[in-house]
Amino acid sequence: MPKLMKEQEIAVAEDKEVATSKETLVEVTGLSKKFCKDLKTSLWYGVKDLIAGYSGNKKKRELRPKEFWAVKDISFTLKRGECLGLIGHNGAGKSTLLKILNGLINPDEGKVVMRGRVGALIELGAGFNPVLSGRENIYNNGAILGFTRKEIDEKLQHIIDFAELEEFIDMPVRNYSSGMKVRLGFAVAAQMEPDVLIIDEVLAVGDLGFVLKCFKTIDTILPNTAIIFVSHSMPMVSRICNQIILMDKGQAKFQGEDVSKAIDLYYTRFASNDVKILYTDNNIVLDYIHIKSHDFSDGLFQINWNDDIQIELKITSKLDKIPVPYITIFDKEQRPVAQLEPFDGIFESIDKRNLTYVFYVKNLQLSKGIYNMNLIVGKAYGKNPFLRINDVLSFQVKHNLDVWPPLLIKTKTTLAK
Ligand SMILES: Nc1ncnc2c1ncn2[C@@H]1O[C@H](COP(=O)(O)OP(=O)(O)OP(=O)(O)O)[C@@H](O)[C@H]1O
Repeated sequence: MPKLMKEQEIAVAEDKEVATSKETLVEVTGLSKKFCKDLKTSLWYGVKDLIAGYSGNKKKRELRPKEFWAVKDISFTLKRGECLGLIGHNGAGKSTLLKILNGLINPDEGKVVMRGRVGALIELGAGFNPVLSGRENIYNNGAILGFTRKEIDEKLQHIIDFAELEEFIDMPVRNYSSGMKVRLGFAVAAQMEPDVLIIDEVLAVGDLGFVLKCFKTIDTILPNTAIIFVSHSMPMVSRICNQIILMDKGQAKFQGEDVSKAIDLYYTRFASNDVKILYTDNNIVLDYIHIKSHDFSDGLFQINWNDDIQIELKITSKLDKIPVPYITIFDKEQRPVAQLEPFDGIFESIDKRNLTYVFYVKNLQLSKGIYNMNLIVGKAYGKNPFLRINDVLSFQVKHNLDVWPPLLIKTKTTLAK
């Protein structure tokens, strides 16, 4: 929800002389915040700090037992027209950082300077008064952002239309669904012409139609706004961010403009060797599966982009007929990106108990990244599976280009005369 920053450490430059297109709107220096893992100890430290504060002892403290840095030494600057992505695993410190930026909590160390009007969509419902209606909340938030009643009157219908909440705008916000709260929150934050817009993962709650609409709006306002965007959706991050911080245990594990590299690093942690047998009727046992003639390291087969590969799998079968194996390749977002169709040959003279299959794939043009395979062995695809295994094999495709779309296709291109 929209909110202005506090003074002192979080200083707001109230003058709205932000007309030039590339001025710095956010300056964050050495920001750190510690928390305590246990409430009792936290309260006790709080009392001690208060007393120490009164007696003038405000020296910098190291971590005490049970304390940890939720955010540690984060610095960045953001100009108008730039979008910073904050990514990292659960508990990495992203929301804490956003809350400091939005003035909801004070940092233990460091400084934040924000220039201009700050719109934020942080926690679901935060910034809204639950007993007031949607309409009243729009006026409240507008006033906090420094708009006059007349100015808000002019924006009101836009906000209601954008949020698609016409019917419910006079209902108390506490009765809104999560999606409705996000709609209202985003509509207020984005339609109030913010100079800085802070968006947390909450967008994930909106339905697809609304999320697409939000992205259109982000595209429209980005040239005049500095955006800080937290998300677990790497396609969304790669779509809008031109700067990135990968957070890990409160620290910046990677920071810069190389968004794809940060996403790669983020995904590396998910490389899974956790083979899951989902179903077996005990007629078939998988003896092994591997990619022939390719290195295996860090739990992954290593493949260069455009390589020819051969996936070999061996099964022991009690069946009279030769079963058919199918392989589906998934990317790290668990989207299926390829289906390997098997043979349709006739195999009369082989040993039906011990079967070795080889899938030949020519010029694998999946883009750089980590992939998993699921295996189904059945009579025919999707019918009567004898065996289903997820994450049966993982591999990494290497390429020196940082490309996000699933396929990096080498094409023959000509120029027409
Ligand atoms: N008020 C608090 N008191 C104590 N610990 C807290 C508090 N708020 C957050 N934490 C802790 O700080 C760490 C960082 O939390 P934070 O919510 O910032 O992570 P995150 O990166 O946003 O995670 P997620 O992706 O799950 O939203 C976590 O270990 C969390 O338990």
